[in-house]
Amino acid sequence: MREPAAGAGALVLDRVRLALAGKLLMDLSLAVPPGEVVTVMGPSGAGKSALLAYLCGTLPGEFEATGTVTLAGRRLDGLPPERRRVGILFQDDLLFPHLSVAGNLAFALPASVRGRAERRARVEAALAEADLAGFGGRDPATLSGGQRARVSLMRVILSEPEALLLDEPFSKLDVELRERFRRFVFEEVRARRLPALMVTHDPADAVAAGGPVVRVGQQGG
Ligand SMILES: Nc1ncnc2c1ncn2[C@@H]1O[C@H](COP(=O)(O)OP(=O)(O)OP(=O)(O)O)[C@@H](O)[C@H]1O
Repeated sequence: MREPAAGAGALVLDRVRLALAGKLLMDLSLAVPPGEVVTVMGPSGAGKSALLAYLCGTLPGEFEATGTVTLAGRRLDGLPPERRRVGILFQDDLLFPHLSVAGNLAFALPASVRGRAERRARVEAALAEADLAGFGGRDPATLSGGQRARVSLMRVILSEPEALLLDEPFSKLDVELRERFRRFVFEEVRARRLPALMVTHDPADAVAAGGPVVRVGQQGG
């Protein structure tokens, strides 16, 4: 495991209010310490994915949003997505089908990682960490679901995020794979001291995460 990112710090939401067509979806304040997972649960349509989009800076213009978000003391709201250093993992792995596994991973590396050798070394280290050493040249379509999931996590990690958002990343995996992938994700979160905010419908995800659960979508969120 690598050393924690130098900027490791809490993700703090202060009165984040999301509304759609004049209807308040949620009014949320919470703090996610580095290395911990806070789980957000609530009914379908409560605005959980919209919340993650707000944190990424990709909330569609149909929504109205206010409230401050800080990450390791840096104010995020107002910054363009590429300057936020927030990584997100979705239920679909979204690997590029036209790139090899290594190509998918290399794509995520920041431009500040210079030199072919260094970029290759980072990709190789990520493959090894995901128990996929030797798989770099493979077409993603030839990997199993669990392998693809691990590549998708390493792709996010290689982008050097300072916080991780999880939007039901386990929901499409069968029970055994889900447990294994969960362990992998939560170990990475702890080892890298990333604050993580997870949206899920599955109470077992919240139990496995071990952190607090925040409920939205009830009496105004
Ligand atoms: N681009 C958009 N434009 C307008 N409305 C949207 C848009 N995206 C989502 N919505 C609406 O915003 C509300 C919140 O959606 P969101 O996907 O955040 O809910 P959710 O809590 O994540 O639901 P689920 O648990 O089903 O994934 C829903 O009413 C949805 O229909």
